[in-house]
Amino acid sequence: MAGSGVFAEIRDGDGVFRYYSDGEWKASASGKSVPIINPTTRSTHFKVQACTQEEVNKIVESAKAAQKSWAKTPLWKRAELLHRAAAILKEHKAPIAECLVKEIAKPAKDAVTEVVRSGDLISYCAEEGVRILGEGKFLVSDSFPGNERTKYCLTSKIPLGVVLAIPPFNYPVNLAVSKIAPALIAGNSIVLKPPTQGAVAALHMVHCFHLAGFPRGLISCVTGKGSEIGDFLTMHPGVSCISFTGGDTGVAISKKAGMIPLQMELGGKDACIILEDADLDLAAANVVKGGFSYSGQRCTAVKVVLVMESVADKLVEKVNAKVQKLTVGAPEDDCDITPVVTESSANFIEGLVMDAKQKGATFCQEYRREGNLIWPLLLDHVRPDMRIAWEEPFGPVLPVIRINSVEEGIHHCNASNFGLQGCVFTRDINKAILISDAMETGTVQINSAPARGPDHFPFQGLKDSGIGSQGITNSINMMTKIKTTVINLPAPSYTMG
Ligand SMILES: NC(=O)C1=CN([C@@H]2O[C@H](COP(=O)(O)OP(=O)(O)OC[C@H]3O[C@@H](n4cnc5c(N)ncnc54)[C@H](OP(=O)(O)O)[C@@H]3O)[C@@H](O)[C@H]2O)C=CC1
Ligand SMILES: O=C(O)[C@H](O)COP(=O)(O)O
Repeated sequence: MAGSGVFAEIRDGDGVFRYYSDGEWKASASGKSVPIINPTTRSTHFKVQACTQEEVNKIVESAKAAQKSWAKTPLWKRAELLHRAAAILKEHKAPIAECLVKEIAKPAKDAVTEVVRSGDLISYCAEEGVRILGEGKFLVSDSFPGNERTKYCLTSKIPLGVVLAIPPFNYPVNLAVSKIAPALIAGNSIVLKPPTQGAVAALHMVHCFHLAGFPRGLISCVTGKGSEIGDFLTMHPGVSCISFTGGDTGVAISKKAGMIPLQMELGGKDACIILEDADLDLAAANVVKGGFSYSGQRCTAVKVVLVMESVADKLVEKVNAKVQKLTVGAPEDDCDITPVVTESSANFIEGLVMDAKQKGATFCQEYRREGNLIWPLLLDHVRPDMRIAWEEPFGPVLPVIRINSVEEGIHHCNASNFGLQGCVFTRDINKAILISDAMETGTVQINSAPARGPDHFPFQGLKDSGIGSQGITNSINMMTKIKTTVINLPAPSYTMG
């Protein structure tokens, strides 16, 4: 059960979850807590500490100190500790998954999958880090015009310092470890600010790192509302890098942060382009999986279907048949569609739906909502003057726009201010490649729905969808800088054959 057994020490006597600083679980001097509302019951399920700015200062100070000795810890030892944390995390998947069910209404099986996937991510990262950080470069000077071979240049990758990790509510464990593990293997320390919805799952995950025996201060976890402590954290002079995943907040952070590396994975409006020659059963299955898994609350969810008019009726019919089979209800019952994360989120989704209704979209199902629970809805005949054609609902409602040419589909996709992923369904690989090249998105999937995983694939957004690239290898590289040492020889020296 959450907060019990090996996790008992992360909770105080009043049942409020502690924050993690300098290797210890602590109550905030603020005496205040932040409630975590269960999206299903809409009542407070957990509470976390509302940390103060002074507590943030202390955490950053100890993170700076711990990083100095961690950078001198052999790579293989860093990897060993990460492997240990991964094993502990997987061993305790049940209570952590339970938190995901209660805090973010993630369906029970998906919640377990998120924890297991996170353990695998940590282990892969440890292995990848040992390989790529164990290699540097050796250059000689005479390849550049005008030089003799009098200089040997050695390059290696060194840590940045303190990495601030801010994940979103929808993958509070996986998108936290996707920042923590690369930062640590590369010799950085970590300050984690988990999303409020999902904070308790994240605290349990952090405790697995604690149990693995990482040095004091190297990893800390500060809780509180992003709107209250977020700016203080992201503008903190002790922070050397920010890895953020979330919505528009990321755009604001990138404008306020200092001259430090930023990794930003933001929103998306992933388009699914379906051509006349597509396998419509495959396309329909992916539209449903891509559009409705975790009730559409994935940055990589299919968020607009752009289907050729000539096959649109057939496609819509196939999608509707599958939508009808989706189960709707509580995450504990492992339903496909569960309540969306907050009431304000449900209200926002409803606003998009009502706008589309007023402007004449065809509702393939009746619109139905109870509390935060919204039944899956396909909206056909959506036109570009409707908000849902452009905005990201982050919920189980999916617009279909009928197109008369491939160019029209590409144009709609590229007119978006987002550019995360997209997908195209066709049996013609040549057309697929041309369309993929023309789509202004970080990734295009051919004949499958958009997805971030597997977690070692590069993952990036163009335009307002982000800065930099994620994926295990790219994150490790992003969380390092290059250090060069040049050996100057008194006379040219050439290696003889
Ligand atoms: N491209 C990608 O990889 C992904 C993108 N997303 C996007 O994220 C959004 C949904 O996630 P959501 O969690 O609601 O996103 P938010 O941007 O609202 O929040 C993300 C994180 O930022 C924190 N935060 C809030 N305000 C600040 C601030 N001023 N300074 C620093 N941190 C702050 C939040 O904390 P708190 O919860 O306490 O407010 C949370 O931890 C969608 O737009 C979605 O597309 C989601 C997942 C993946
Ligand atoms: O937050 C998200 O939506 C994730 O980055 C998506 O991950 P997935 O595509 O692997 O579900």
